[in-house]
This record gives sequence, C-alpha cells and structure tokens, in this order.
Amino acid sequence: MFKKILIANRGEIALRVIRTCREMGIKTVAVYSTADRDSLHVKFADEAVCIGKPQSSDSYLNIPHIMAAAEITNADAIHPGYGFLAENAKFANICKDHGIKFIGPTAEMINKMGDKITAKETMIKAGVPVVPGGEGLLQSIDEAKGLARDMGYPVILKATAGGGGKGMRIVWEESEMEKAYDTAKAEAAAAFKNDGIYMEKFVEEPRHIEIQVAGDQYGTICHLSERDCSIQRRHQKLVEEAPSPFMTEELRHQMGEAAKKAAGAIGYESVGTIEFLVDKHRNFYFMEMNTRIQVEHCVTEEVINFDLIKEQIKIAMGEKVSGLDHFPQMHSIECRINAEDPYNDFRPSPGKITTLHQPGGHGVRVDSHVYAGYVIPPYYDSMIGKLITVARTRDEAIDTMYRALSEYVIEGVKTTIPFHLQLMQDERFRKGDFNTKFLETFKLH
Ligand SMILES: Nc1ncc2cc(-c3cccc4ccccc34)c(N3CC[C@@H](N)C3)nc2n1
Ligand SMILES: [Ca+2]
Repeated sequence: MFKKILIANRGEIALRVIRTCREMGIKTVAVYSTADRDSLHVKFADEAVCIGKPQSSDSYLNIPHIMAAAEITNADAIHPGYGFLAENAKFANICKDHGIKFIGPTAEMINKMGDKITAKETMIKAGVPVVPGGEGLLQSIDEAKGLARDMGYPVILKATAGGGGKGMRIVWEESEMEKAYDTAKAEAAAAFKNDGIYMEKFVEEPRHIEIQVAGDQYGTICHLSERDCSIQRRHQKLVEEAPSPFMTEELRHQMGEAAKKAAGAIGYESVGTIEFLVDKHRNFYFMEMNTRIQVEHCVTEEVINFDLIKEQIKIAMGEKVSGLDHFPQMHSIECRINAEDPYNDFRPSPGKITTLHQPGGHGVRVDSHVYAGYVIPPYYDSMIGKLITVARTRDEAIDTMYRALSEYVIEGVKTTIPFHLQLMQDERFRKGDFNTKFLETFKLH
C-alpha cells in the first residue's frame, strides 16, 4: 500500500490523480513550476514542491528536480500522468533505481512499444493484424520505390521513433517519393534524434479506434472496451467517444482479443491503449501502443463505470486485475476545451480567465483545473478542461453535450467551444458517419 504518491505532472490530469489518491487514503505531493504556483493541483495536494522555472526542461521534464522532490517528501511512488515523462523509459528506470515505484509499465515495455518497428515486429509474432508494409527500416530511396511499386500507391512513410502522427508523409505516386523520403528522414532526425523511417500501405479514410487494456504483474490482461478518436485535427484529438458508432459486436470481440494478444505479447503491466486503424470494410490493423493513461480515458470510465487511475495505482501496488473484460453499458462523449481560437486556425489563446461558469447537471462531468482569475500560461499545452457527457444512447449523449456546451461560460480567452457546438449539430457527426478525414470538409461558421 502506498502512503504517498508524487504526481509528476500538472493541469487536469494532476488533479485527476490527486482525486483518486484522496479516495484511496493516499497522501499526495504536487510538483509545480514557478508559472504554476497558483494552479489548482497545487492547492488540492497535501504537499507541493516547486521544481523550477516555467520551461518544461527546467521543471516537468527535469528528472533530477522531480527525483529530489520525491526524496525530500519521502514519496513511495510517482504517477507520471500523460505527456512529459509518462513514456520516458529512462525516467522509469531512475525511479526504480531510487526504490520509488513508477506507476506504469517497466522501462523495457516502454522502449519496446516506443520503437514503432519493434512494436510491429512484436505484433506480427503475436498474430495481431498490422498494416501491410515493408519489414524494418528503409535503407534507400530506391528500396522505397521498389517496395511502394510492389505494395501499390498510396503508401505512408513513418518515423520508427515517432508516433502520434509526427514525421509522417503520405506518398500518392512515385514522382513524390524522393522528396517525401528526404523530408521524412530529416523531420524524424530533428524531432526524435533518430532518422529511421519505415513504409506502410496507406489505409485510406481510416477510423482511429483504440482499445483500453489493463495488465497486472501476474500475467493477466483484460480489455476495457474501445474509444473512437477519429475527430482529430493535425493529429490533435478534439472529440473522443465510447463506444465507437462504427463498432459491431463481432468487431468489438475481434479487436478486444487482438488488443489482449498485443499487450500479452510483452507481458504488459499497468493500463495501456492499443491504437488500431479500421478501414471502411471493418478490417483493423495495429497502429501503435500507448504505455500511459490517456487524455480521453474518461469516456471509458463513464461507459464501464470504472476508475482507471485507481486500477493503475492498484496494479502498481501489486494487486491483480479482475481478469474480466468490460463492455460499454452507456454512451459517452468528450470534448476537449482548449484555449485556442477555432476561427483562427486554432492558434493558442493564453491569458487570464476573467469569467468562468462550468456546466453541470445530469450526465455531465467536467475535468478541469482552471478557475475564474486563473492565468493560462503560454508554456504548456492549451487544454483547459475536458467536458464529458454520458447517457444511455449516443443521441442523448450528444444532446446533453450540446446543452452543457451552451452553458459553458469562459471569458478572457478564446476557446474551442464554438467548434464543438457546431459539431454536435452536424448531420454527419450525429449519424456517426465520420473518419479521420472528417474535419477536412468541416467548415466552421
Ligand atoms: N498505414 C497507415 N495508413 C493510414 C494511416 C492514417 C493515420 C492517421 C490516423 C488519424 C488521423 C490521421 C490524419 C491524417 C493522416 C493520417 C492519420 C495514421 N496515424 C496517424 C498518427 C499515428 N497514430 C498514425 N497512420 C496510418 N497508417
Ligand atoms: Ca500514439
């Protein structure tokens, strides 16, 4: 049993972890940069330690500062949240060396799933469907052209150290290959200090459907149903929902079993997510595995009535997972409320929140760390909250979302609320007829 957990994160996810710790009777330590001195997670925690200047490299990404905070507060465990150090194998190892439990998988598992080619090879061995493509790293442009000719265009180039869409290049025909190859390698080197790239057949107009899994140290894995994350803009998810409107009973069973095989292949411990691409014929392909809790974990919590952070902490304390798979009993939608201007290319809009009224009522959950008078710092991501609704049917969840969005009052900064209001009334969205290309034809007015 942990007596004290340090949360190595900020914003709404830090608050989310603190809330569950309090329910479990576990003391909490918040860490904060000088820009976050007045943040809510600092106020909610039992203790708080300033770990440095606003720049993430001086604070939330600064391993020595975080370890020092854990040592001086005598924390038993560290919860990394998402982003920052959540999938940093070196950090997981340093926690282990300090005898402080990293609440997540082992460094080996993080590394294995962090390298996309190793992840794919692991999945092929485990019999999990992967996107058709070449084996291993591309060595030359000629090899790439040969592979693409065999596969047939369009193809996609990806960085093996990448993920989440960074360093990807879609190639529609051979004449584009040379430039795409050089650009993909250069971007991979710049972003990940690793210019390794690989090729896959491009799955046209896919849906992004991901399966939540949980595994314990005794080798048991269970799946906790799916999320549809197809509404995204430049690989930034904006709206997520559970269950997926595209799912059938049979597909859910097949993808759930594939997800358990994927996690089982590496003896996965903790909560994690297997991302799949699903084409219009309902063929599904392994894309990536995320070895962290995700922003959108809340919609899963609402449809299976389950606290995923509590499960993650219990697994880290050596408890068993139930071993039973979970299937959605409700429908839940999450809109990311970002301080961005949807009428201006979603550019960030930091500043002081002068007026705030957050929605409530039946079927509404708001996971947010902001308050009236809070100044949104420009140093971190622009998400100021997640508005989640849950209802028996998808239509009702959408209606509740529209009602809650229309109650949301945030003045002093621009937000994505107008975008979400229009989306909830969009015919194609309401019909569930969308894939990852949806926003390319969505005009905000
Ligand atoms: N072989 C193959 N075919 C189609 C794909 C489509 C996506 C994809 C997924 C979600 C949104 C996208 C938006 C523009 C371009 C691609 C996507 C994709 N992603 C996007 C980020 C990362 N999760 C992998 N990989 C793909 N791979
Ligand atoms: Ca990912």
